[in-house]
Amino acid sequence: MTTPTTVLTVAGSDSGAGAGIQADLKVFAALGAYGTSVLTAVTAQNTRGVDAVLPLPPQTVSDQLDSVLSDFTVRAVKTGMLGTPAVAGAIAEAAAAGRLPQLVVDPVLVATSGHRLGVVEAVVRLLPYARVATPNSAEAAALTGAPVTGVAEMTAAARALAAGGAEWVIVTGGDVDTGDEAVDVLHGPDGTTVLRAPRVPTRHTHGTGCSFSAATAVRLALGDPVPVAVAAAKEYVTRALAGARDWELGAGRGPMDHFGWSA
Ligand SMILES: Nc1ncnc2c1ncn2[C@@H]1O[C@H](COP(=O)(O)OP(=O)(O)OP(=O)(O)O)[C@@H](O)[C@H]1O
Ligand SMILES: Cc1ncc(COP(=O)(O)O)c(N)n1
Repeated sequence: MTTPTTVLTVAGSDSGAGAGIQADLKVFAALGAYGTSVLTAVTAQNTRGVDAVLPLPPQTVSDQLDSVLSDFTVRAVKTGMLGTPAVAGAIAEAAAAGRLPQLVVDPVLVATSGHRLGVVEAVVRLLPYARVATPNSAEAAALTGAPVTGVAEMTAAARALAAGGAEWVIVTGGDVDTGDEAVDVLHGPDGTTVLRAPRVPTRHTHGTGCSFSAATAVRLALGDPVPVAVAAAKEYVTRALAGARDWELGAGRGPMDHFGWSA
């Protein structure tokens, strides 16, 4: 008998399917894990932006969590858009009860398009339970209250957020001007590491943060230590960005090549 490695995403729905729950499930499938999902909110969204958001009631989120966790042995969990502090509270309660193993918290606050998808107070509730938190530069700035525009500030933010709760923090630098490299800074019990990859020149960057955190969760579920998991996730995202580089899919910031169709 074989039990596929099972992971869970707790996130919002993106109707354009480049980010959110849909991206997470694609990443899980692409990397060989069985994906389960708990929806926190429904967004009307495409590559151009977010048109509407409907947060789900906290009880509906708890009910989904109970259904998944009572039937599947989940090896790792990632959270994305939480929607409201009340929903974050329901998820934090599950985390505090030890029900969310290997928790990867992607502190989704603002979509690439600029639409607000979450609030700092909600994310802060979950950070103490995170094995890994994956803020981008804007999220790291919002969470620490200090600007994050270069590698030194990314490092300071990663250290501050680790001191404030998460075991490991990787500040991702997709939007930081580091020339022809995309640079992320990881800080945790083993110290600080700078991860570098070639920057893919593309407008199809919708969902990079979601996909990075989802890939990290899969690798943790498969048994990788955190530094190995995030390095593998970065490689995956770089490949998926390169694959979709010349796609024409939507008029805005298009999705990535999650399955390596164009590799
Ligand atoms: N153009 C790019 N080329 C290579 N890697 C990139 C590029 N853009 C982002 N990345 C990488 O993607 C991962 C996610 O980081 P990013 O900072 O883009 O997250 P994000 O801003 O939360 O993403 P999004 O909000 O678009 O979902 C990081 O490893 C980052 O370095
Ligand atoms: C439902 C949902 N979750 C997360 C994001 C962030 O992704 P991005 O920053 O790439 O827009 C999003 N746009 N929609």
